[in-house]
Amino acid sequence: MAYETIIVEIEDSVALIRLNRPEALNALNTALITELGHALADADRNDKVRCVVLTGSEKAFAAGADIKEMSTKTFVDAYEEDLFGARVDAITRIRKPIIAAVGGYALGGGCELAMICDFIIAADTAKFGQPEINLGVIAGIGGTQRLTRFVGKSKAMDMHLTGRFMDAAEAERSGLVSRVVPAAKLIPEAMAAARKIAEKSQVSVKAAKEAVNRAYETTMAEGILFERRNFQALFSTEDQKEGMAAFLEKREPQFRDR
Ligand SMILES: CC(C)=CC(=O)SCCNC(=O)CCNC(=O)[C@H](O)C(C)(C)COP(=O)(O)OP(=O)(O)OC[C@H]1O[C@@H](n2cnc3c(N)ncnc32)[C@H](O)[C@@H]1OP(=O)(O)O
Repeated sequence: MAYETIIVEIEDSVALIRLNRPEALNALNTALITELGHALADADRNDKVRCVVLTGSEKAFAAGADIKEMSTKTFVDAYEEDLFGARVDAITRIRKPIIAAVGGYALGGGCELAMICDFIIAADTAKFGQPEINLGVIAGIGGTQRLTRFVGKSKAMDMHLTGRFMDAAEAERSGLVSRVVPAAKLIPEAMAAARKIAEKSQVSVKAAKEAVNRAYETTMAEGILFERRNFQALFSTEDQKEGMAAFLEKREPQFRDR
């Protein structure tokens, strides 16, 4: 499918999706959010895709929701169109892993979009922030909830109340990103991580994603039970037999996603 605000390339079982509104630092307008939703849903359905990398430009992953588009909306407009509701919720239901490769600004909705992904690899140029407070609003794509779970209450409050930016080193120290790499290596590193995930049994990849996400939604006891049942269920797969046999026979596993 041809898109206007994103570019999709599929290589080695990985879909690389680039946000592509350079004139507005990839600000998330309706067209971009809609097209991103379609592209992710397509990737989720496409048997040739086993992992997704989502990225922006060198200057900006995304500088937030589109302020121009939002500026004249009333409460009724926002409510009636369910601003950043269903379209964003659909992204959280993608079952294949999504890695955010963040270079430059990831602000407001941009930071929130990165946090919706399964993990974040940051360039050393990355700057994260929730500056909505400067616009007389607050985060609206889950930032108050997700950032707090990533970095704890004190730092999340600091970010949301002062609107200050966090650099890549602070983001790594705080647990917001999984690793920081030189800007020139951002896409190669993210693609290598994605290819590594693509080699695994997709049944266990999906089960792992679901179980880790469950940690955010439930009690420890329920989460442990969810993990245990899914761990036990994976013994019904051919890939469990193959993975363990390959280890014992000192060879690489040949997973068939069965
Ligand atoms: C999700 C919810 C509920 C809310 C949000 O996300 S609200 C948005 C939060 N984000 C921000 O407040 C950041 C806004 N942008 C900036 O502060 C700056 O653009 C910057 C610090 C990221 C970069 O500054 P710089 O001087 O390098 O570049 P600009 O000249 O300011 O930007 C270039 C070009 O992009 C347009 N732009 C940037 N961000 C947005 C945005 N969020 N929405 C719409 N347009 C944006 C900016 O207006 C400029 O366009 P023009 O050349 O046409 O002026």
